[in-house]
Amino acid sequence: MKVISKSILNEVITQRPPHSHKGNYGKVCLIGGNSQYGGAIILASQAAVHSGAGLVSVVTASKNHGSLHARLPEAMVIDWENRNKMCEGVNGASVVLIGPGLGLEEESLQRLKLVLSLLKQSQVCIIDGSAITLIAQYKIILPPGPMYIFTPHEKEWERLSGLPIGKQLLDENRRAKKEIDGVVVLKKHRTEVFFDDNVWQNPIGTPAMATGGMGDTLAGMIAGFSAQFQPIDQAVLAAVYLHSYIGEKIGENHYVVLPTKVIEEISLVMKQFETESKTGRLGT
Ligand SMILES: NC(=O)C1=CN([C@@H]2O[C@H](COP(=O)(O)OP(=O)(O)OC[C@H]3O[C@@H](n4cnc5c(N)ncnc54)[C@H](O)[C@@H]3O)[C@@H](O)[C@H]2O)[C@@H](O)CC1
Ligand SMILES: Nc1ncnc2c1ncn2[C@@H]1O[C@H](COP(=O)(O)OP(=O)(O)O)[C@@H](O)[C@H]1O
Ligand SMILES: [Mg+2]
Repeated sequence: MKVISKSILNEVITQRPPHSHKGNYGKVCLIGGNSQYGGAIILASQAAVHSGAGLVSVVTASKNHGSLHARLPEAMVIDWENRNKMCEGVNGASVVLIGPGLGLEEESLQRLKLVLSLLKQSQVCIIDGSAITLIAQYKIILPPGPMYIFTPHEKEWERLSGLPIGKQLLDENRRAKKEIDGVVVLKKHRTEVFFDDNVWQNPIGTPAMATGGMGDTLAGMIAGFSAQFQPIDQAVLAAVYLHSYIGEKIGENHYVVLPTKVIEEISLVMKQFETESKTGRLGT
């Protein structure tokens, strides 16, 4: 297993070319936040915006629209009862994130199925929280084409892989990952990222980060990074590392690290690692 090092941040976070615009930094569509878990999708959306996604749309329960706009006026909001608008939001995105606070109701399942049916080969789809649990529970087969990134914690990985938490050893996890078409970010004290050919361990992070909403924040950061930076594998590793790096820094003088505090620091810390662009590449 390889270990992620700090240099991943310099490698991935490059200066923005002067003649660029929001369309060059990706369109992220986030789907989640039922009436119980509005906070989850707000945190994920904030994390995506603060990590630099060019345009962010949020498909969520109408109940969350006021609070989302109050916290994050940068985001566009779509009512998930409006099927046409929801389809437009997903179709127009380069990166789709589904799951934070999606819930496990029948409507949640139908929304997940609809989103999966709309995905295109060019899109990256991050699958987090309730979406992982639903896929495991209903044995949903993902349509081939898009690049999938799963972000389970150990309990969600147990549901998805069938491996009880005590049996989640490296070789067993590797075998289970082979059954899955996509990257697996297995979140825990020392998060492991499984690609087709190799596994990376995140060597940092602190139990002060064990607070509800911390994974929603990571999912939003992975979305923001995947929207802007290539190759996607590197972007995922950088997002995972940065999330814990910021958490550790805050944890040096806080007993508990709040997700909202991590979000506040993202852009500031990205600036510290920004390097000159080697390729001058621009997305569309
Ligand atoms: N503010 C909000 O609205 C929040 C909403 N959330 C949403 O709530 C839904 C349910 O997710 P939950 O994760 O709470 O519930 P789950 O039922 O999926 O899993 C939570 C349980 O898993 C166990 N567990 C074992 N190993 C773990 C590990 N390494 N990391 C985390 N948990 C571990 C814990 O005991 C925990 O009680 C998701 O859609 C999620 O996005 C949560 O993110 C919490 C915050
Ligand atoms: N003890 C710990 N050490 C390091 N990181 C932790 C620790 N506990 C939790 N985290 C991190 O916090 C996040 C928790 O994710 P998750 O359980 O999905 O949160 P939520 O769903 O509440 O947003 C993961 O990124 C995980 O690595
Ligand atoms: Mg979670």
